[in-house]
Amino acid sequence: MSKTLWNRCLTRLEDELPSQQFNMWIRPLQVSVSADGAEMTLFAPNRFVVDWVRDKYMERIGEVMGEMEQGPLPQLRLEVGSSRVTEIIPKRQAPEPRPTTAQTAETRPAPPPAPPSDVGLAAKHRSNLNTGFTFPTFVEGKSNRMACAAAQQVAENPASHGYNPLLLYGGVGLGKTHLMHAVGNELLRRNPNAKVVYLHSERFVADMISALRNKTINEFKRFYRSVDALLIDDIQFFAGKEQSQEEFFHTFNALLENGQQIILTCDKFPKEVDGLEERLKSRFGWGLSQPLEPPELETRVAILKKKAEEARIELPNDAAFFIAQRIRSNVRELEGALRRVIAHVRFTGAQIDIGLIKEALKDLIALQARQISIDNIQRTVAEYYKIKIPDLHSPRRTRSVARPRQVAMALSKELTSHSLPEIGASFGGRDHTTVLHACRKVNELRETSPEIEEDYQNLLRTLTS
Ligand SMILES: Nc1ncnc2c1ncn2[C@@H]1O[C@H](COP(=O)(O)OP(=O)(O)OP(=O)(O)O)[C@@H](O)[C@H]1O
Repeated sequence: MSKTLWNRCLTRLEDELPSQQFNMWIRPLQVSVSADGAEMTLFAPNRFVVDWVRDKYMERIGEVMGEMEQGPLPQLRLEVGSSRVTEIIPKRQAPEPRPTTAQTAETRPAPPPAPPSDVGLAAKHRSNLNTGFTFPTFVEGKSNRMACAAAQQVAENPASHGYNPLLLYGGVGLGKTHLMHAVGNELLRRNPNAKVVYLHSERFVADMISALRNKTINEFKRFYRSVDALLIDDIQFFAGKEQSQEEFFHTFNALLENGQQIILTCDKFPKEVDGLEERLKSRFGWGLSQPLEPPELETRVAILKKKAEEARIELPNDAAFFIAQRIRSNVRELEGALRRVIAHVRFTGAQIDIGLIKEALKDLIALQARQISIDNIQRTVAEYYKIKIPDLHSPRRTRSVARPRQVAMALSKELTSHSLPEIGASFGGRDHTTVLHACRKVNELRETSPEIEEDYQNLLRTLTS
């Protein structure tokens, strides 16, 4: 009886919650009910999910149960583990019916393959994971927390319902490949015999073409369908390559049907990739899609500190902040900047300080300074808030201009190397304490008001991309 109650509760939660949230946190819960029906335990795959569900959803789950059940409610518990009676939660209204094995020979589970003889490329790529890309070396922050949690879930419970495929998407150099390898490495750590195959989508295409040419396409198919986890990077490169998409489509279906894990990365949300077939786009959405955003300042600092530690270099906090404030677009560039600083240290034998960093990164900093001026910030902010540039210089204190002015000052402090008095002077001759106050106020508001935080992030993105 209580299990039916849980199913009804799930249906309601699926209606209420954004599907990503439902798939990520609620769908994986398994239920077990005590013999007398007095106790219901929800099992989550790990501690992280327990904490998250307890914080964000437990109260609502209790309310929904109360609304659904007239009689006494079972005592609800939440813990890490797995119920012996696992509930398979039916996914409602899958975007397209999955093909059955009867529909096409392509989707039929392949017999265990002999090691491919001349599927040379594929064979060479077996488990070619970068062993440095692990969870411990990945720095978590607001911008990647959900993606990282999803990746951890997959590593702990591969091919579980709702997480297959796992799709990580976002701009260049934000850690998609790193996270994907981290899952692969963790799968292998837990099961050294697992067959984890990573490859770039262009490699898949090249392997397929060569298999067609060498008439080894059947081995090719068998090989890819025999893996425990298939990790394919940058699927946007499938765009416009119809035959590869066709082959990938069948591989994809076969793996999903057999309960093998698929992890994909893409430089944007796949629905936005031109030249990708609709049926593929729709299948990519069957599991869990998580975005990676550019890291915010604190995460950039933490990444720099971690990379410096890995290189056994002492990077003082002020130096890390100095770099992170200037290199904002992505982690790869951040790493590049740090590498230059480290090379400079090794070359000169000097200690790392702001002076050394300025010297090591002088062309990068000059480039930034040219691109982002206070004028540019004022123009962008005025346009964003639909006010006039002179309003930013004027003494007017009405909220509609005072807030954008404070935001523009804070951005000027963060993005340029102008001093507080210089910034004040550019905003109608204001005092440096006014600028300081504006920066503090904006920082405070970014913590408390999601709206201001969103405005700030939008402006940062416009100014730095
Ligand atoms: N959060 C992070 N913590 C530690 N290192 C990171 C993080 N994010 C990215 N990196 C590092 O930044 C570099 C670029 O990351 P990665 O190759 O995963 O980016 P990507 O999103 O796959 O980019 P692309 O689309 O260009 O392939 C890697 O060296 C990776 O280790």
